[in-house]
Amino acid sequence: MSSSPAHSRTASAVAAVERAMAELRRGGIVVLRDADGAGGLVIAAESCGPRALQRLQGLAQNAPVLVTTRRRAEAIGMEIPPHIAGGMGETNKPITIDLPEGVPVDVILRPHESDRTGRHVALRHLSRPVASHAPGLAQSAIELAKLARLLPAVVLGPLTRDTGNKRRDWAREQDLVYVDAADVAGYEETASRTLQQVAQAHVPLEGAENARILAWRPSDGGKEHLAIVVGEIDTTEPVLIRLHSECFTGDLLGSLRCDCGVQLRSAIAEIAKHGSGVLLYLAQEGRGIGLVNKLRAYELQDDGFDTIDANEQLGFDADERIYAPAATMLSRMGIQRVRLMTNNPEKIAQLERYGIEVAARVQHSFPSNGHNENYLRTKAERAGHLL
Ligand SMILES: Nc1nc2c(ncn2[C@@H]2O[C@H](COP(=O)(O)OP(=O)(O)OP(=O)(O)O)[C@@H](O)[C@H]2O)c(=O)[nH]1
Ligand SMILES: [Zn+2]
Repeated sequence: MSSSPAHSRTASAVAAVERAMAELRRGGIVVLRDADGAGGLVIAAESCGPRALQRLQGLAQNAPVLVTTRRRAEAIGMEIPPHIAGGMGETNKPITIDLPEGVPVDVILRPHESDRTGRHVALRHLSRPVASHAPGLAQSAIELAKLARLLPAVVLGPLTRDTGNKRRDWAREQDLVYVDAADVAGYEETASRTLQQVAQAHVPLEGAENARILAWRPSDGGKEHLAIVVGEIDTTEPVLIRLHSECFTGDLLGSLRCDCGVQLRSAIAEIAKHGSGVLLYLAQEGRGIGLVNKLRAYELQDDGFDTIDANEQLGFDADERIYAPAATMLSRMGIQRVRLMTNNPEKIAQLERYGIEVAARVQHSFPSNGHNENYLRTKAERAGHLL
């Protein structure tokens, strides 16, 4: 299977993005190239040290800029001129900002620190949003940072246009990781298309002793997801399903800030009571922003922001989750029609978009535990949850 050209091309695209994510996380430089041949050198703002920045400045052919999302730029008090503000539907487009001299980039976009120490104020006075010469590249750099579960803020050093594969060869000579913007854009869906079941074990659970855990992994070794299958699945009927997004704090520690722990255990109990069904345990911690960023969002919530505004203050969308992996796993298990336990209309819409029929929605809400009233209220009032 892995010898077919189409399959190996897909796998290598995913692998290239994985390498680029790792490089950004360790504070290294990534060479990014878009479909028009525009190139750029990228460092993640939050992991950018002076040495990498200096090297980027030496290699870039134009002055480096900071790129963040519009929401982050606004959160740090930037005023965005109308000609670069973007129209409707571009509420969180990338914004390019002058790289100010003498301000350390590694701290400049760390929200909680800078909010408290006034570093934003420095940035606001020293810098301003400018029109981007390569908006596709800026967009792609932000996507890459998000995939790496880093804050959506990068330093981008523009390279001149090139033709063909020259840029890739140059990156290799410089010992830099290279990635195509098209591979970044297609990463989530490509990775989900290559998901394969790699393990299956009988794991008796409290209240659901006839449970099996199936592990799924993309062909290049990317993000793994789990399917917890209870009982014998009858695919001639809509199957009772729960899509559960990983929540370390709620699932494992029993955190009362959210409702994940009770939702997880009750879903398994409900499925067991029904006789059969599947809980997909999806590796999309913190509504897809990662555990570290979720903890940063909690810090902002302690300062008075709600769960949606906190995400947006950090520069993310309110919810960054993609349910393509969920749809793939269901299809591979032969499940095309489901009864979905959820209050979240977006889960229904996305599953249907990816070809799974949602025959019914099953309410899956629980009373507040005394700590999560605001969280539940925000989900109902602002995230459109059917609570
Ligand atoms: N960013 C962020 N993520 C959170 C917060 N609280 C919980 N989460 C994450 O939200 C996800 C839980 O969502 P789910 O319960 O799967 O889904 P939902 O959108 O509430 O929809 P339901 O199916 O109705 O439960 C997990 O990934 C949690 O880690 C928060 O304050 N900020
Ligand atoms: Zn949670």
